[in-house]
Amino acid sequence: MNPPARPTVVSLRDVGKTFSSGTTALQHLDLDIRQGEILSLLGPSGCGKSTALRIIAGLGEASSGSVVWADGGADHSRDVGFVFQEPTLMPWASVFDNVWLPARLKGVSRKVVRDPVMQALESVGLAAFADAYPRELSGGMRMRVSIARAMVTRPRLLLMDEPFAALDEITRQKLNDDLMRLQGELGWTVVFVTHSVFESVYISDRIVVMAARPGRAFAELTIDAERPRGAAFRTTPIYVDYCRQASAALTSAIGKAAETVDGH
Ligand SMILES: Nc1ncnc2c1ncn2[C@@H]1O[C@H](COP(=O)(O)OP(=O)(O)OP(=O)(O)O)[C@@H](O)[C@H]1O
Repeated sequence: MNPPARPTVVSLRDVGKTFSSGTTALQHLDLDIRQGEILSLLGPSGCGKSTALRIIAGLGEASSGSVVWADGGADHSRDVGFVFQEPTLMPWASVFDNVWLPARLKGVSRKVVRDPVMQALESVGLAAFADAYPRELSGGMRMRVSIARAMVTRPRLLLMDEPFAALDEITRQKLNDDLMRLQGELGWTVVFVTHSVFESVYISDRIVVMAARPGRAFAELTIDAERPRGAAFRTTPIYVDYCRQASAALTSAIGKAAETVDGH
């Protein structure tokens, strides 16, 4: 028997986005984000993945269509955590103060936030570095600080825009494992943007492959593999087969975009 479908947190319905420059980044994008899942948006450069994340986060507005939150609310920007490709830490502030920032912007004092900040740093393995400065940390550690900062307000939805793309492969794999562990422990809902077929298959419950010009959902793949997943999963036939499927969908998506541009 199939497990019951997860409830939807937020849906994009027929979303389009045309910038004032005239570039149409998204057209007819439909997307459901379900509670407690890791959903990857996989696609070629320029297919509108970041634009879609920004619209979900309320950082940008759709030109057409709608963003529908399951509880009927309109402004959910406060419920959303955002992790960017660059850790974007303040160099002059300690790790603690960097993680405190989103709560501070909401008027939460240092004293009140102490426990949640330290818990978040504990979760990402950096409690001992609370007083360190970003320049004293490796790239992977800085990204962990950025994840702790997104966690500290306990968002309902965590949006991650190619968060590990600039890291070396070993660090990236380690952070993939950390992300899956935290998501399992804390029940996060995550939308994860990536260019990497391997990364998307490794971490995701579902992958939406996007095509460019205009950006839209081209194919969807459910990764029906048990959790927790670890390094051994990467050597299983099921992993290899899902990678093959995702790669084929990506190749078709890129081919479709080229056809659209050529006008065929
Ligand atoms: N503020 C903007 N003004 C004008 N055009 C924009 C703006 N932001 C993005 N675009 C264009 O919209 C399209 C989609 O961009 P977006 O950054 O969403 O793609 P992406 O899939 O995230 O790309 P990448 O994987 O390279 O980050 C691109 O053609 C881009 O040049």
